[in-house]
Amino acid sequence: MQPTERRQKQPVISVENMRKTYADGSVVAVDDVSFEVERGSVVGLLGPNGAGKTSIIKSILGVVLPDEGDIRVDGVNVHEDDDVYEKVSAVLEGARNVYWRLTVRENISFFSSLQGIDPRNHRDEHDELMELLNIDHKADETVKNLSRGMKQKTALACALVRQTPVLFLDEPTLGLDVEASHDLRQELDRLVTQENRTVVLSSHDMDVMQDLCDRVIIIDDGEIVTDESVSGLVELFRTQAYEVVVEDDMSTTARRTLEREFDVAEWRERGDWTVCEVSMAEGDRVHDLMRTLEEFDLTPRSVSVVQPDLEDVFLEVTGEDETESERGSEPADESRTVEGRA
Ligand SMILES: Nc1ncnc2c1ncn2[C@@H]1O[C@H](COP(=O)(O)OP(=O)(O)OP(=O)(O)O)[C@@H](O)[C@H]1O
Repeated sequence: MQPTERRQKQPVISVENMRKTYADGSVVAVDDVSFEVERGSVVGLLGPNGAGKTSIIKSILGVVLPDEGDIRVDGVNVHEDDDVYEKVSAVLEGARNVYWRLTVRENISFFSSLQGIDPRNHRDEHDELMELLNIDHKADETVKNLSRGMKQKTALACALVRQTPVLFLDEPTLGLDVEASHDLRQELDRLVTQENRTVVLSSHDMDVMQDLCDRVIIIDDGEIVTDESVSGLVELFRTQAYEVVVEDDMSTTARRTLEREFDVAEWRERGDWTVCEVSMAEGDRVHDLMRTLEEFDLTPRSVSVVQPDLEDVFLEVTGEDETESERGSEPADESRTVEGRA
């Protein structure tokens, strides 16, 4: 089932006028942010480094206290009611939410027992979960001895076993191989469509975001700059970009004329061909483009529409290169505390 086909229901998360500052108010991390997340949906939080995503997620998890605002999960005020722990589970980047000195199975049993469940009665389900994530052969291994991907899978298993209505996942596919990443996506889709659970994702992997999310909230500089369905976003930013391939090398005069008369986004060489990417709001300007090429005796080999994807939208909205952003955020520092991340 496509994310857009999922049923939209009443909000399970509600954030109203949230503001979060640090350093005695001199750093405004989140500025008057409001949004709701419908039950049974997958919502992505996207933004460049330092945009405020972690501050928002940590506030919803009840880990940090915002300066202002009202945050509710499943009707519970996260800063006034301890029950929030039963409402939300989170997978933290770097598997910081599991106990590295316990084995995989011990971790799963522990997190399952937090829900008031006797893990001894659910051994089969735990086995199935480990099988699903392909960590069953490591069930009795201490987490600290596992590879990064295996640690990540253990963290996921511990979050999934808690069966909370809301699941936060920070970079859930980081360190997973292609097959495990595919299985995880399927499992998340099942949780949402069949169990009506709600997933909030934060990831720099645009494919994962586009594939899984019903809706994406893009944060920049502590504010929401876009809050739209993925399909709506891509449609909204359909810039009518055309890729024109010309067989010959183009003269400087021809290039300059095109650049003057059209919005040329990019020039590329492809073998002996010149590829020009042009953005235009009105499709009928394509004829003007053809005429200009004719004036320079240039015959286009092909003209095709470039379909925008979520990454294009992100770049357009924030002016950021998310892949650069990702490189900049790589912590490589296992010592950061849970409080230091969402
Ligand atoms: N404990 C803190 N003390 C001071 N400033 C902080 C603290 N935590 C975050 N900030 C600042 O608040 C702003 C938002 O940070 P936040 O971690 O929420 O952003 P982010 O979008 O999650 O970034 P990233 O993608 O890099 O994790 C940044 O300017 C950051 O430097």
